[in-house]
This record gives sequence, C-alpha cells and structure tokens, in this order.
Amino acid sequence: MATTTPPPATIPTPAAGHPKKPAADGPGDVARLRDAAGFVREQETSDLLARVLPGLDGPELRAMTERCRFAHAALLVFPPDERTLRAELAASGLSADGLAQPSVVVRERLAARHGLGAGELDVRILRPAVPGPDGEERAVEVFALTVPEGSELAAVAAEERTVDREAHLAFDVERPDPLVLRGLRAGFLRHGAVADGGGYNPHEDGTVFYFAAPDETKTPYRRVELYARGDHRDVLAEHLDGPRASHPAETLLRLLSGAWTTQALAACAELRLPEAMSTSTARGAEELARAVGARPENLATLLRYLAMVGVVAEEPRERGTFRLTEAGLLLREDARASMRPLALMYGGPFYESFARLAHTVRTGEPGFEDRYGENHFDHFARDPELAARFDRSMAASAPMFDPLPAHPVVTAAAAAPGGRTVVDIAGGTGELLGRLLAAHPSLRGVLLERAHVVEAARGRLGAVAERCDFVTGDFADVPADGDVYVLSRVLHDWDDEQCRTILRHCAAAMPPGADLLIVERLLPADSSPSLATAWDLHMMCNTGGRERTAAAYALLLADAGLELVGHSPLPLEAHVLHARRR
Ligand SMILES: C[S@@+](CC[C@H](N)C(=O)[O-])C[C@H]1O[C@@H](n2cnc3c(N)ncnc32)[C@H](O)[C@@H]1O
Repeated sequence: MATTTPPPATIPTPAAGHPKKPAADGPGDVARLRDAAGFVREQETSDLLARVLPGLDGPELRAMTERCRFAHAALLVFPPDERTLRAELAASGLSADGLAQPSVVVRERLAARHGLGAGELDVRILRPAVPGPDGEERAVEVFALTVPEGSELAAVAAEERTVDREAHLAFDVERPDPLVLRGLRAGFLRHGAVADGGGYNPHEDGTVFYFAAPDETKTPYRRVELYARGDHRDVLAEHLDGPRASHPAETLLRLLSGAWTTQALAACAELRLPEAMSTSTARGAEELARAVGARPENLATLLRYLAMVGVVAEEPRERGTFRLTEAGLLLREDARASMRPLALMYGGPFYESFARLAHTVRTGEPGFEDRYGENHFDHFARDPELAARFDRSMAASAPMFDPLPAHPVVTAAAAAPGGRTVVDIAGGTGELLGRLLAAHPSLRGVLLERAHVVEAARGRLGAVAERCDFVTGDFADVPADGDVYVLSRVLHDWDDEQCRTILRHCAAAMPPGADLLIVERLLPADSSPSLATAWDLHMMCNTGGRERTAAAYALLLADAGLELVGHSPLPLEAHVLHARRR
C-alpha cells in the first residue's frame, strides 16, 4: 500500500490483444502475473503464515490466524504501455478493467534505488480481484513501471525482475487496535521478521507496517505487509523506531539527535502541554500556545517533533491541529503512574550528569558526582523539591509492582496464621509496600528509609499506614524478625562490594525461614535489546551501580549466605528474584 497516493487516474481499457514479449531476461511478466494469481488463489492464511514465519505454530499461529487474513500478493511488472499491461493481465487470467492509480511510494523507491529522478518514472497500481480457496476477497497488487520500447529503463526492469524487491505478501488485520497490532508485530519480530518501514495513508485512512521476511522464510516473497484500517500512528512510531535498513549516516543522525527527544519530552512536561490537550479533540498551535503561555510558531515546531515521536498526533483531516496520544497522556501530572516527574528528571539533573559520561567511563567516577560534587542520594536529600520529584519519578514505574501482591511468597505470608510482616528495605515512599498491605489486610509492614523519604512515605501510605512501622536508618539497620524482606530497585544503585554488604545485613536480620524478594531489571545473557542495557548505562553514570544478569545476582547472594531459588518476569521488563537463607 502506498503511504501517499494521489487521486486515481483512469486508464482506458484497450482492445484485447496479444501481450508483447518481455523486455528483459527471466520469466516474462505474464508468467509472473499468472504465478502470483495462482499463489493468491491457493493459500490458506494459516498455512501461509506458518511458511512466512517458520517456527510459528500452535496457539500463537491460531491467535494470529484469527487476527489477520491473507489479502494480496504484490509484484512489479514492466509493460511498454498501458495497452500491453491490460493485455498481459487478461492473458494471466486477471481482470484488466480496474482503475489504475499512480503509485508514489514505489516510484520513489525505484528512483532512489536506481539514481533516477522520480519524474522520469511512470508507476501505476492496479488490484485485480482473485478469490481465495473458500471464495475469500483477495487481490493481486500489480505495480506497473512503464518501460517504452528501446528505453534505458530496460536495464532497470531486468534487474528488478531478477531481484523482485517490490514483491510482497499482505495480511489485513481484523478489528485492529493497539493491543492487537503490538501483539502481531511482536510475533512477527519474534519469528525473525525485521521491521522495514511503513506509513499512514490519510487518503485510505489505513496504516501499513512493512517487514523483511526472515531468512528461512518458505515463500518466494521477501517482504510482508500488515495492513490495519484506521490511524495507528502510535504503534507505527514504535515500528519505525526499530532497526531499519537505512543509510549509515541516517542511522547515526537519528542516534545523535536522541538527546533532543529527551529535551522535547521534558519541555512538553514543563509547559504542561499534555494538560492542555486531549486524546479525542485536536487543537491548533495558536490555541495551545495561549493555553500554556508559549510562542505559537515555536510551539508548532515542538508539536511537529512530538508528533514524529508519537507523543501527540497531527489530525490528518485538519493539518496543524494535534491531539494527545496514549503515550502523551502519561506525561500529565494527574495520570496514573505519571511519567511527568521522570521526564523532568531525565531532562534536568540526569541530563547534565550524562554530559559527563566519558568522564565516568575514563575514571569510574559517576558523572553525577563530577557534576554536583556529591552522591546523588545525598544531593537529593538536601533539596526537598528535587527529592520529592525523584521519589515521584520512581513511582512512574510502579505498574511493574502490579503482580507482586499475588506472588506465592506474599500470598503464603498473607495466609499464614498469626499475621506476618513484610520488611521493605529502602522502600522509597512505599509504592510497593502500600500495594502489598492494601491487598492483604492480614499483613503488617516495616518501611526502612532515609529520614526525608520516611516522612514522605508516611504521608503517602494513607489508611494502610496504621499497619506499618516506619524506621529511619541505613542498610545496617535492617530490622530482624520479618517474614518477607523486599529489596526493590536498590541493588542496582550499588557496586558489587556494596551489594554484598547490603545482602549480608539482610541475611543477618532474616530469621531462618524468611524469604527475600528482589525487584530489578535483568541484563539479558545474550545481546538482545533490553531496557536493562540502557539502565545499566544510567546507573553507571549516576549512582555508580549497575544492572546485572540473574547469574550475577545468584553469585552476590551466595557470597552473603543466600540462595537464589527462582525468578519470574514483571511488567516493564522487570523481574522478581526469590532468595532464601542457605
Ligand atoms: C531507586 S530507589 C528505590 C525505592 C523503592 N524501593 C522502589 O522500588 O520504588 C532507592 C532508594 O534507596 C534509598 N537509599 C539510598 N541509600 C540508602 C541507605 N544508605 N539506607 C537506606 N535507604 C537508602 C533511597 O532513599 C531511595 O528511596
């Protein structure tokens, strides 16, 4: 599908005639069209998905088959003129009377590939219908590049016919919504397909996601398309952000301008732009500028950038007006697990410390300490406003705690007679402990924190604070006699030696049958992309800590006389590790 398609041009139906000989080597276009039609006619969606994505089977294949259906196979042909194109279609058993539209996208791709001006190329698109094995509505998508007799474009045709770069298979997504699209996309990527561009077509009100098929794919088609009716640019932004085949300099330019995204999000939060916007009604830059106290022209520039990264969306039917996306909604102060404080932290103090990353790599000293002259916890402790913002920014990831009240260690403690106690070590403002106590009225809690954080936690815990003791202290003060000990996002703040000390304090305080739950992101054992890899850099630069693999945590635990008995995933790529005394 084209991302932008001008209005249709009608090509008059020619008198029937014999197609001319192909202008180049390899199978002629009639044979290629006939093969494509046969392919479309025969394929069952389920079989085809399994061939496109080898390894896809069982419930995942069934789920995908329920959500998308094979819609067309596409190919590029090279007729010398319109009349021949129609004759070739007829000779291949395809309807020759459809409307032909100019195809902007394929024309531009061809021009870029062969170093030609797009104006020199006439590319049309037709979609003759071909029913599937059970009469399903399908088509062959035919792109036609006009290659007049004797034209120099014959060389282009010869190469394209051999490599068949425009050939692709397309699946229409049934009842598309962000969840379904993310699931399908994840399935494609998991089975070796690679994101390869896409776009939103306002004329058709449809969103297309392109993939390069996996190397082991078992069809002759190397590209696959998922097509979803409607405007799904939020999901598309994620798709386009992934690894793409592009010029190396383009890759680097995108990476080098990454800091601008951090600052655009921080500016958006600072201006309280999300509070002035809605997800349903689009507003123009002038109106928004009045609402947030900004200069309209400059705000329009910021809005366009924010639209590019998917935080706002430009209204396709009314250019220059913008609405908030689901991601943008999270930057509102009053959103559940608001990310506004995080945006201000990453665009503020942590932005400045990251400018010292090379210093950290060279010397081992955290960039934060080089910039502010002290450890980041001490620095925040001396600035109540900053401390409150840091505490709230930690709460932004609180959805990762959602499954923890149902963790077997917690439910067993809650079900045990006599009332059990959960000790949350460096528990912040009690985001996690509060959830555990609210879910299990039989549990009591102890929150150990630094003085200023204890005060904030007392205020935040509300009614469950009655079942909680607040202890001001250090890691050396871990209370004894608890049943479940929690270390959530604490160990990654510290180097290995400091972690051993913290874990030894825990082990010394834990009665023999007690459990320890550790919440952290785990570095993957291989080089697969993960949030932990990014936060590994963040911890190194800001706290002198690090993210670790499960195996590295097992070793640290063992050094403190503890044993890792298992771990399970949590939302936002976090994990909960379960340890006991050996
Ligand atoms: C990254 S936050 C994690 C907070 C909370 N556990 C969570 O997951 O949201 C780390 C916490 O460690 C606390 N902390 C730092 N140094 C500490 C120390 N020496 N003793 C006790 N707590 C400390 C900080 O105040 C901060 O709240």
